[in-house]
Amino acid sequence: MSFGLPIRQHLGDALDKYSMEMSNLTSRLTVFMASDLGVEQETLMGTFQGKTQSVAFHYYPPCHHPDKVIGITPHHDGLGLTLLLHVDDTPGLQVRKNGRWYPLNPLPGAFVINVGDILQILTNGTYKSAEHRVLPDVEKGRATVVMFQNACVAGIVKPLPELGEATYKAIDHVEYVKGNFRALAEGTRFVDGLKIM
Ligand SMILES: O=C(O)CCC(=O)C(=O)O
Ligand SMILES: [Fe+2]
Repeated sequence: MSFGLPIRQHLGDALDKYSMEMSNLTSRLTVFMASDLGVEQETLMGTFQGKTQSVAFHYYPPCHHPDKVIGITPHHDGLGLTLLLHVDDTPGLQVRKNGRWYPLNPLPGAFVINVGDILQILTNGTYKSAEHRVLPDVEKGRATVVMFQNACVAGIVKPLPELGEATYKAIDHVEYVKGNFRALAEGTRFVDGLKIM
């Protein structure tokens, strides 16, 4: 693809349609999550509805020295939910659990759904945002399309009151996003500073 024109003009309607489908998928997922958490569907759905989305198109070229490079450094996603589509069957995504890295191999037609730090806060820590990274493949390139769904309660990032005594401080959404980017650049986690001890 040539990048002479803004990407918006290349993708046009396809991007609008994809964005709408990802919002619909998010709403459908929140129905299951609300039932699991024991909160009203509308309450959780409302935290995502009408909020911003951002999309990333990643390409990781093949690399013959995988021990010397990293595709994406270990991080937690900072927003609400992440919907990740594998464009090919090249592996590379890994998730950390109990100090060990586990591969998340692509399944045809399946999305990888990641809980972001905001959803961790909204659910008062019931759902945990998982640390993940990408390692390059020796033989094949790898492409992914990643949609980040934002969420908040009336402009505030805070635990849903239905979920008991808050274990995170409330913060204005704009301040959250700024602080989260700053922390990411510094290699720290903004959400840790919001935890009520
Ligand atoms: O491309 C991937 O598999 C992961 C991308 C990712 O973690 C991100 O964009 O936050
Ligand atoms: Fe990520």
